[in-house]
Amino acid sequence: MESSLEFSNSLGSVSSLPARCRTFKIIVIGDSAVGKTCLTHRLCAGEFPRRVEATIGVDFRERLLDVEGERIKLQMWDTAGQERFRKSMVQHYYRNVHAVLFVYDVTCPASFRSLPAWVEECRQNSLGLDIPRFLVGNKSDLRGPVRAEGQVSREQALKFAEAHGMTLFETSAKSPANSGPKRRGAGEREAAFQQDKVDDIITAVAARLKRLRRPTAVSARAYCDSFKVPTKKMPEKDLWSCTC
Ligand SMILES: Nc1nc2c(ncn2[C@@H]2O[C@H](COP(=O)(O)OP(=O)(O)OP(=O)(O)O)[C@@H](O)[C@H]2O)c(=O)[nH]1
Repeated sequence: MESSLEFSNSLGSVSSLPARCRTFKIIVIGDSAVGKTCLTHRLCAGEFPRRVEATIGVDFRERLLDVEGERIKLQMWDTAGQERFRKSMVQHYYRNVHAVLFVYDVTCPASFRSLPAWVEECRQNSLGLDIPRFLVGNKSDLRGPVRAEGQVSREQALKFAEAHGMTLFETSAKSPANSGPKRRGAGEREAAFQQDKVDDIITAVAARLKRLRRPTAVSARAYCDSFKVPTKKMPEKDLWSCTC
């Protein structure tokens, strides 16, 4: 008899998939308030959450995709950026990782300067350099000529990405799906930046993971059995904000 697995995450109840569906675990890391929760929500649920609170510990969301005829499941682990909410969890979420999304805020250079520390944390938790890494500069909707100073330029980010073998995306978890630069009217704020679509990230991650030959028969039950995922949130007022 085929067993049915159900567990809860921040998007509610998720039913199990047949065993042949490969599941990939992707961790999303970066400073607090760079938009990891909003981004994972947007990547998995297709929308910007109306209300967000600082993540405590770790939360996860999932997205099912068909990639060239294969059904794969991306399980995105949204980790807390604040040290006090993550330290006891670190070793758990670095287990069985298939890809990493490093997130910074393009309007917050401090969050970009923290990236080496996140890379180092990966190293300390034995994440091999063969694990695909993606660099995501979020909040590109806030980028503009007026505030060009004190922002992280695409050139800086590209340099970092190249040095660390990462694929770079600059995007906005907030801007609507169809708000690419080409669709902006003359009266609207002109895009002074190159913005990648949020879905481009999912497509790139999925395509890269699909090519992995390693068997990845990791089920959600395996994660839940070894580690109870806390979904508690803290009030929005306690969110850290960028101090740059
Ligand atoms: N303008 C804009 N705001 C965003 C974007 N993404 C997130 N935000 C805002 O940034 C704030 C922090 O977002 P979160 O997703 O909670 O950040 P986080 O990195 O998960 O924070 P921690 O849980 O503390 O690690 C919230 O007020 C969001 O509404 C974006 O693309 N554009």
